[in-house]
Amino acid sequence: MMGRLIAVVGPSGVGKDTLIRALSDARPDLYEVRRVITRPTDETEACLSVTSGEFRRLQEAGAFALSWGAHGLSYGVPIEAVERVRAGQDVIANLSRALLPVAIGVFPRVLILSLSAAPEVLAERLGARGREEGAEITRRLARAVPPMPDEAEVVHIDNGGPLEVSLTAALSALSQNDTA
Ligand SMILES: Nc1ncnc2c1ncn2[C@@H]1O[C@H](COP(=O)(O)OP(=O)(O)OP(=O)(O)O)[C@@H](O)[C@H]1O
Ligand SMILES: O=P(O)(O)OC[C@H]1O[C@H](OP(=O)(O)O)[C@H](O)[C@@H]1O
Repeated sequence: MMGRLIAVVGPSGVGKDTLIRALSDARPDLYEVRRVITRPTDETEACLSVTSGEFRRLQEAGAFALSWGAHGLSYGVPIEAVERVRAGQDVIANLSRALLPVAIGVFPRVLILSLSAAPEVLAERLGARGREEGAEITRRLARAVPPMPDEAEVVHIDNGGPLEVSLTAALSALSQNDTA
């Protein structure tokens, strides 16, 4: 059977990377996508950091299943992710909400985990994380939210509380949708 793209989406600071890490620990069978990003490496995400020129060359060479721009950065999901899904593996990735309609066209099966938390919780988490400064945090919080596409299964998870609660909800969503 086909695997699935588990697309983890939601506003900046909601905890997408944190939940992905917890899910990967709980489900070692999941393949965690290593995104290619034009941002210097930092400890918040195990991405592959590249220059804008390198990103363009990879894109032109067809290295990405998905690529998009946000927050002045370029992001790519390596083509390997589609190959794994076709081979039957579930792969999990942090995606832009704006990209979901494209992702549904590229991947044969998509399950969306849509995370939310109150604006003041997001602001506090982004401040505490310390990766961006104040003006960039304000820009991230003001980002417009496109509606969820109708064509894929969407599971809403409130990550405003303890991570363990969200992890339990996400694990349950993953196993419930497994045979859909
Ligand atoms: N349930 C939670 N409770 C408390 N803190 C959390 C929770 N989930 C995530 N955090 C913290 O919030 C901060 C933001 O989390 P994370 O980097 O995973 O968010 P993100 O959605 O991937 O953000 P971005 O889109 O900006 O990359 C981190 O410092 C993380 O430790
Ligand atoms: O607001 P939307 O379009 O949903 O998300 C845009 C981008 O924001 C986050 O970027 P980062 O991980 O903070 O660099 C997401 O990973 C996504 O790539």
